[in-house]
Amino acid sequence: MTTKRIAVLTSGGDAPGMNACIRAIVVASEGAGHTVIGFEHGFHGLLAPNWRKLDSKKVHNIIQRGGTILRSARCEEFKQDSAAKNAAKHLSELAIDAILILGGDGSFRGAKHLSKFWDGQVIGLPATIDNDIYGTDTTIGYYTAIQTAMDSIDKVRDTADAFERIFLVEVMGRHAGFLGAKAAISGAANYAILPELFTDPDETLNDIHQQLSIHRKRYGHESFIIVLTENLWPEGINTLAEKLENLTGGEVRPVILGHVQRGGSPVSQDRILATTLGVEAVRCVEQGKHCIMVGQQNLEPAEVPLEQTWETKKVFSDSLTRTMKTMLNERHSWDLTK
Ligand SMILES: Nc1ncnc2c1ncn2[C@@H]1O[C@H](COP(=O)(O)OP(=O)(O)O)[C@@H](O)[C@H]1O
Ligand SMILES: O=P(O)(O)OC[C@H]1O[C@](O)(COP(=O)(O)O)[C@@H](O)[C@@H]1O
Repeated sequence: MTTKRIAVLTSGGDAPGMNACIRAIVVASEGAGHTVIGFEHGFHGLLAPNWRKLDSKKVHNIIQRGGTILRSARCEEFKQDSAAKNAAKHLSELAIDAILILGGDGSFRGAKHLSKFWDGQVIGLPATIDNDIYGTDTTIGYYTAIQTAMDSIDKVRDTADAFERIFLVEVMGRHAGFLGAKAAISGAANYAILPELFTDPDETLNDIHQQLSIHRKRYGHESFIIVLTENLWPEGINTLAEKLENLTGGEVRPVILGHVQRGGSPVSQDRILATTLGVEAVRCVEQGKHCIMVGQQNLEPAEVPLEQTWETKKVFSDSLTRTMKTMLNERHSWDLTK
């Protein structure tokens, strides 16, 4: 087997497990005699260029660390042809055979853009807390973010119970509700306002009010927790809190979890996913694969054409929708007064 020069970079929102993936790429490559070069600060690193050689000593003891040792960035400039051409020139000068790009769908668009001007192999690895990438069941970082959001909901519940308040907990996800759904299920929230289930603000308010009334009749005047995906409520979480206070006559407190959800040591599922995908990506390089994402479907590695990852919208599975409705949003339709 001919040995290759493999580049790696992390782009877009950092995700817990990116380091575990970099480690796996380096270890798998080194074992097969390949050379690994890490570019820093996402696509900016290809433009500068800003790179360093990686070997197993440099990725020792990083599996447990959040963030990314290669740093990450959003690089608006990379959308221009001139930038991608410049990156291609640098990759050719460094005699790179393949580049592995860890990031979300935006980074994959960047990867595809690069492939128009460079004839090396371009491979994406899904890493985002949002889990909004088509073609992979989960993404690196998703499980850790769920865990963080769930832990936060557990903590919020203590005050919510003590003060008999309604709490609104805003989670990340950009425009997708995967993180919100799993945080709400695992945190046993009472209601979830997610893009995939959202119809209209008035209908949602009435729905919450109805459910709250039934909940209080059954359990007394206790806590009620609502999970909300960011960027969804038309005038933001504070307006929603005010509207709910007016409607229910009770105290409502908004909590925005924010970037806390992106940090922290990756949980085991993210470390294992990241390690598996890193090894698989190196195998794909050896097989000459090009313009694909290496993801996971039904617990097996899956290769998906890069464009498909953003052209096809990832949707809730039927079972996730059923679970959300049954356990949270449609409980008011039961006769809980008996
Ligand atoms: N259409 C595009 N063409 C070229 N590069 C892109 C394109 N879309 C996104 N990128 C690059 O990918 C980076 C990360 O994308 P972004 O959507 O911010 O995060 P993520 O990859 O996590 O979804 C952008 O800052 C930009 O450098
Ligand atoms: O850190 P920034 O640039 O404010 O971006 C926030 C966004 O990044 C995320 O945390 C992660 O999104 P990406 O992985 O797609 O970059 C989103 O959930 C959130 O909307």
